[in-house]
This record gives sequence, structure tokens and C-alpha cells, in this order.
Amino acid sequence: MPENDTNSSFGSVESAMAAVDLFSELEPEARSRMAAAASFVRVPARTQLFEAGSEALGFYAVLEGRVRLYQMSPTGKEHTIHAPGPGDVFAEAAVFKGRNYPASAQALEDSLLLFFDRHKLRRAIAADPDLAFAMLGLLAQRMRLLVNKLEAVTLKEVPARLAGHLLLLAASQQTEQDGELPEPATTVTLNLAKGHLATLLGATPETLSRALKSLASQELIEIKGRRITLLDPEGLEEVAEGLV
Ligand SMILES: Nc1ncnc2c1ncn2[C@@H]1O[C@@H]2COP(=O)(O)O[C@H]2[C@H]1O
Repeated sequence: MPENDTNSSFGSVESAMAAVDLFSELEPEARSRMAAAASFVRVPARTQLFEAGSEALGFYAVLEGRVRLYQMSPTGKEHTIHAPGPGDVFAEAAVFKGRNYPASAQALEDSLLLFFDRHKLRRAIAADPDLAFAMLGLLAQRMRLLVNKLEAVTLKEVPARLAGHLLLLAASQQTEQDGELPEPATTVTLNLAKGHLATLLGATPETLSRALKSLASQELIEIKGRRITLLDPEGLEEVAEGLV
């Protein structure tokens, strides 16, 4: 790892970058300079991409599939931190600060990724302030997400975190505008196994099950296996904000 795969359905690295939010706004010239630092990596499910503490060689963007970032607790339990899917970027902080990845990464599904080599990328950024701004924007966005998550874990109950997560999933699986609620009856698919979703929400699997059932009994959601229908997005938002 990383290994080149030129048989991507995305064609060139440059055209694949258009599918990644972070890069979609870049000027064509900046994008092509950045593309020079990147290569396709195709990995089967369960491939270990890197281990926490290993040397940070670069960062990744997901084109297809899903990856899980996790850390080990002192008792050896894995805690899922996030699960980037198509269009998401991960491990970007390691490119700027620190020589080591702070978390481990494993492919959850067969995945197609773009890998950006740290050294090549730094050269491209040094030559192009637009690229520097794009990367700063990404770091700022990541920090906002982490602050929201910290707030949720420290101040909110599990049903509120779960409701927020379901609304986020709906937003990422559809194309809602920022801040807009999904339509009632929108269905989302839980793309993480229960144990992973539980640690992502800072809960035990039992508490997560109870929270799902509690939202279902309030007729806010309907559960069909991994498919969850959001019956009342406004009600879910009130739960997510801790209003009820
Ligand atoms: N990945 C998942 N995470 C959580 N719940 C899930 C998941 N997939 C399906 N479910 C459903 O949500 C239910 C929550 O309560 P149970 O654990 O009893 O049973 C669970 C399943 O019916």
C-alpha cells in the first residue's frame, strides 16, 4: 500500500477528484497540480490501510466503498471515530502535523480510494495558495465536526446523538442543502455494524438498541433491519437538539 490502479471507472485521477467535495471547487489548474500527488488505491473489504502510530505517508479520499477510523481504548476495545464514504477525505491532519497517524484505518467494504502522498502534496501546496486554502477549509470543517461531536458526547443523551446521526446520514445520503431537514419518510441505511455505530455515538450496543426503540416508539422513526425511515424529521431535530 498504496498501489496504483489505472483501471478505475473514474478515468484519470483528475476527473476522480471532481467527485470529492473538497476538490470540486478547485480551479482546474490547482486540481491538476494536486492530482500529480495522487494515485488510485483499490482495496478489498477488511484491508488495514494503516495503524495508529505508524508513519503518516499521506491522506486519502474515498471514491467508492467505506473506511472505518478507530482507536483502541486502554482495555483494548476498538472505538470507531468516523466512517468516511464516497466524497469524504480522511487522515488529512497527519499531512501537516505529526509524523504518525493518530488512529487506525480499515476498509469496511471493497473500496476505491485516492491516496495523496505527503511529500508531493506539500510541494504542490507550497507552490499554490489556492491549494493551501482548500486544505485549511477542510481542517476547519473537520474541527467543527469534532467540536459538535464533543458537545454531543459530553452534553447530550444517546437518543439525541442518535437522532442527530440519523439526520446527518439522511443529509449525506441525499442532496439536501446545508441545514435543510430531509423530507418526512426519507429512508436511510445504517452503514455501520451495531457495535461500530455504538462506539461512534459513545454508547454501548444495548443503549443504542434502546435509543433506536425509543425513537421508534415515539413514531419518529420506523426500523426495518438496517433501513430506518425518518417519519418525523422535525421531531428528530428537536430530540437531536435536546429539546425533548
Ligand atoms: N447497524 C445497526 N445498528 C443498530 N441497529 C441496527 C443495525 N442494523 C439493524 N438494526 C436494527 O435496529 C434494532 C435495534 O434494536 P436491536 O438491537 O434489538 O435490533 C436492531 C435491528 O433491528
